[in-house]
Amino acid sequence: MRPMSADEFTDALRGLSHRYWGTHPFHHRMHAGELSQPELQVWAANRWYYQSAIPRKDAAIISNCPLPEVRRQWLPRIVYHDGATPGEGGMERWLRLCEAVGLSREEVLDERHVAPGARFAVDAYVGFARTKPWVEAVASGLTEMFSGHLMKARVADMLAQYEWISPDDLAYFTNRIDAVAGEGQATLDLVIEHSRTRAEQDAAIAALSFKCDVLWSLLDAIERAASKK
Ligand SMILES: O=C(O)c1cc(C(=O)O)c2c(n1)C(=O)C(=O)c1cc(C(=O)O)[nH]c1-2
Repeated sequence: MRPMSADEFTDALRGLSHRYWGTHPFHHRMHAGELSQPELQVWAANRWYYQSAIPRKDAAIISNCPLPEVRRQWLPRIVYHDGATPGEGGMERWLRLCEAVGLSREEVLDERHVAPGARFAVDAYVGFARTKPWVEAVASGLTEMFSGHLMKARVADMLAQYEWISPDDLAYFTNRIDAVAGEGQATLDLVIEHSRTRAEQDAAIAALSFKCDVLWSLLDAIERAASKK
């Protein structure tokens, strides 16, 4: 089969947006202000496990990629999450969000609240990046194309709905919104450039579909754990 044009390929990738976790019932409840503080704690502690896996996922992509220009482009993502020095970076901002919802650092870092399904989903994402061709692992991160809109809505809705949450508590998201605006397009360009055959393009679409399943399953596990609170 002939390869898709860049526009057709982009449309096929963007066409998966309906599978994105933005439409998950747990996110609907979060944005509508319907979650209790214990339910938000379950969400924050389990998403911590996702946040903490992202740099390991990105390191796996780098370790599988033979192209210096791609490795150079990808490296800042690890520093973004880990921070250039202790006490900085995305993971630190996520921990502050955890504290804002009433969790201690200790109970987040020892992962006592991480649900089995959440661990399974996140570990599958890291395993995918370790074992698949690097361009497919990069393509799996294209959920970020869909995340900017969702995170903007999350900040506005959470501030409107939960009066005990302050703008500072949501610094993780406000910072991330700016980061994904640039990263999303750069990632898409990279995937288009390095997926030339129809088989490679189809593999990239399948990778993004897989990632939608990872995020959906993560939130299913969170929803189930939260329902016991
Ligand atoms: O809050 C969200 O809805 C959301 C979604 C996603 C995503 O779509 O994968 C990421 C993030 N946040 C995020 O904060 C983040 O650092 C991140 C990294 C990645 C990735 O696959 O490399 N996705 C996401």
